[in-house]
Parts: sequence; structure tokens; C-alpha cells
Amino acid sequence: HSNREMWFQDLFPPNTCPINAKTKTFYGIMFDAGSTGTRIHIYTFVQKSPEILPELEGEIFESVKPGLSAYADQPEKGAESVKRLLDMAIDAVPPHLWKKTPVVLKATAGLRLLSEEKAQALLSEVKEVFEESPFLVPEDSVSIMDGSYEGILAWITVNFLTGQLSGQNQHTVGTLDLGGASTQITFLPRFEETLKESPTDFLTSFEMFNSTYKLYTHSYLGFGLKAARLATLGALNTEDRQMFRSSCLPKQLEAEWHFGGVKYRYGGNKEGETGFKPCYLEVLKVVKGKLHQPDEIRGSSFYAFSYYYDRAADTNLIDYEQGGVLEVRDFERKAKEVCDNMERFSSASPFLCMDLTYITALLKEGFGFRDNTLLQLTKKVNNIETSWTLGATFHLLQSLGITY
Ligand SMILES: Nc1nc2c(ncn2[C@@H]2O[C@H](COP(=O)(O)OP(=O)(O)O)[C@@H](O)[C@H]2O)c(=O)[nH]1
Ligand SMILES: [Ca+2]
Repeated sequence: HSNREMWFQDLFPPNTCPINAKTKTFYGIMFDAGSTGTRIHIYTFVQKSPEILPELEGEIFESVKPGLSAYADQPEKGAESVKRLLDMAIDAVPPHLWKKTPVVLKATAGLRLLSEEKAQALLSEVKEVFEESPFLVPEDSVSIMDGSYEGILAWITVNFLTGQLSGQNQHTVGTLDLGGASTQITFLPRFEETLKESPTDFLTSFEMFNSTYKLYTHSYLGFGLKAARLATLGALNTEDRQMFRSSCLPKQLEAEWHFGGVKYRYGGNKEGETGFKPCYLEVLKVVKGKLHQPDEIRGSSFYAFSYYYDRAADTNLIDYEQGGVLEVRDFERKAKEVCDNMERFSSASPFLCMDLTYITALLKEGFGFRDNTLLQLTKKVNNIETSWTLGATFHLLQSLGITY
């Protein structure tokens, strides 16, 4: 819509070009209501002309625990946790831009797993908090996000931040996100076979920055790290409140754990086996045959974040600040080390062995990656969080006509 302003562009040297004086600065506020926490991302963008992608100037990021789903029976308290984060945006965005700055919350797997009624109560309390704020509240500003968008938008984020969405010669990278309750895999298929052999609902066309991307993506609900703990313990979908035991936990352990508003009792195999081998067999039951395995990913490398990153950092496989490159087999090696020496790691989370073993099984037996598949573990690129929230903000600004 700004093409009319372009005629004079060639007449002026770039630094005196009037269009530069028209550089747009804008903000976007995106909430990630995840299963384990709620986070606010306040983005600042500048865009110098319609031909180039908006530049991301910075991000303000803050988070609170627990997630909204933990307030299933107290929706007002859940909304209060959102309000406290939103107050940060009042300070971060200049007052004259409040009315033009959209605020949106998207909930993921935690709310997907609640009853419709409880989820809606939470969402409408949050909507009220938004309506009372000075920001722009678009239609559908508070919702549960479809799982396929979660993967696509994270893919957009990572590929935007690594510069793969601008210019020619785009070498996009696939992404792996491991949340608390669900996990996503997304990549741009290069092989005709992948397009032919994938279930149709795993393939989605998505338009962004004037390009159309046909992506392979799927969100596996119940395969996030914390949901997988419950599945391994056999505690999913059961009303039974017994003690759940596993060979992946320290022998003498007996404890309680809260997830999604439910209390679970769990412990080690007092008399029976413990260690990597029996643990791997337990975890295998959770993943084996449950996931689609596209052939073409076996040899390619992926960006991995969220709990892949956290557990790799917890065990010094990568530096907590820098991230790093790993092979799938590094997770297996670390799982063996932890599971076969649980006393040595007892000061860490009692679930460390189970988590690392699950990650190993998910990658190898779930998705079908090779032992030597490379994983680029990343938390931030150029100081911006690798989260679907950036992709979602681009999508939002585009739909509101705020970006070109
Ligand atoms: N890199 C990155 N990781 C995040 C961000 N927000 C949450 N996470 C990670 O996401 C994981 C928790 O998943 P969560 O979003 O609560 O569960 P989900 O609803 O199943 O996706 C943890 O490993 C967090 O560290 C973020 O902004 N950047
Ligand atoms: Ca998440």
C-alpha cells in the first residue's frame, strides 16, 4: 500500500531519502500460555520499506510458573498471573503506541487437555484483563492454538532469525520443540516421497512474507516431556491414585508430583530393576509405533529447543548460555551415564534419567532419527527467544495490516 511513496526513492541518496523518515516502528505483544508456564514476549520492529522484511529490534521476555492450566478451578487467579505480566508492557511500549499495539494470548497443550468448560472459563477471564488494558485487542485475541500452527510458527521464527526467509538460496532448517504436554516436528520437505507418503494432515501450506511454504508439521499431544513421565509411570488416563513405580527412578524414592492440577504419587523400584536398560524398555512402550517417521529426516540436521535444550544444559552436554551441536547418540550416552549411576545424580531432578531416556527413545524410535543425526540446540538467536511466539506475532501484524 505504500507503492505511491516509492517513485522518488531513486532520486535521493539512501540517508536523505524521505522514505527513511517514514520508517515504521511498531510493537507486538504475544503471550505463550504453555502447559508449564505463562510467558510474555514484547517485540519491537522497524520496517524501512515494504520490499524488505521488518527488522526485529528487540524483545522483552518474562515468564511465570505455573501455567494457566494449573488454575483450572480458579480462573480469576489464572488471569491475574497474566495481568502481572501485561503490566510490564505498559512500561515497555510508549503511550502513544498503546492503541496500535495488539495483544494476543495463545494457549497450547495444557489447555488442550482441560475440559472445554474449564478452558473457556480461563480464556474469558484473560480476555477481560485484555479488554481493560490500553492495548489493541483483536478479534480472537485469546484462544487455544491449533497444534499444527505451533510447529509452523516456531519454524518461521527459527528460519527468520537465522536469515533463511530472506533473499535467494533459502536453506531452511527443520525444528523440534519438546514442551511439557506436547511435542512438534516441522520441516520443509525436499523429497517428492515425503509429500506422497505423509498423512495429508501432516502437510500444510503457509504464507508468510509473500512466500508460500509447504511444510511437514505435526504436534503430538501427550508426548511432551511431562506427559511422557505420566505415560511411562502408567498414570495417564487413570482415576487410580496408587503409587506409580518405575525403573527410571532412584530405588528408594517416594514422592508426590503435581501436573495439570492433579496430584500423583511415584517412586522407584524398591526391589526390582533400575538403570538404563529396563528404563529404555519402559519408555519404549510410550513411543514405539506411535509416531510417523518420514524417511527424509534421517540424514538431515534439526534445530531443537525447549526441553531438548534444558535437559542437554542440565547435564553439561551443552553450555547453558551458548547452546551447541549434538548428535542423537549424545543423549543416549548421557542417559546411560545418569540411569546407571542414579546416586551420583540424586541432587538433580529425580526424573533426570527418565527424561533423558525418553528424549533418546523419542528421537530414535519415535521420529526415526539416526544415531549421528545432528541437533543444533538453541535457546536464543541474536538474543531473541526461539519460540513460536515470534512467528505468531508476524502473522498477527500481517493480518492487521500493521506490517506491509
Ligand atoms: N527457547 C525457549 N524455550 C521456551 C520458551 N518458553 C518456554 N520454553 C520452554 O518450553 C518448555 C516448556 O513447555 P511448555 O510451553 O510449558 O509446554 P507445552 O504447552 O507442551 O508447549 C520448557 O523447556 C521451556 O524452557 C521461550 O521463549 N524460548
Ligand atoms: Ca511450548
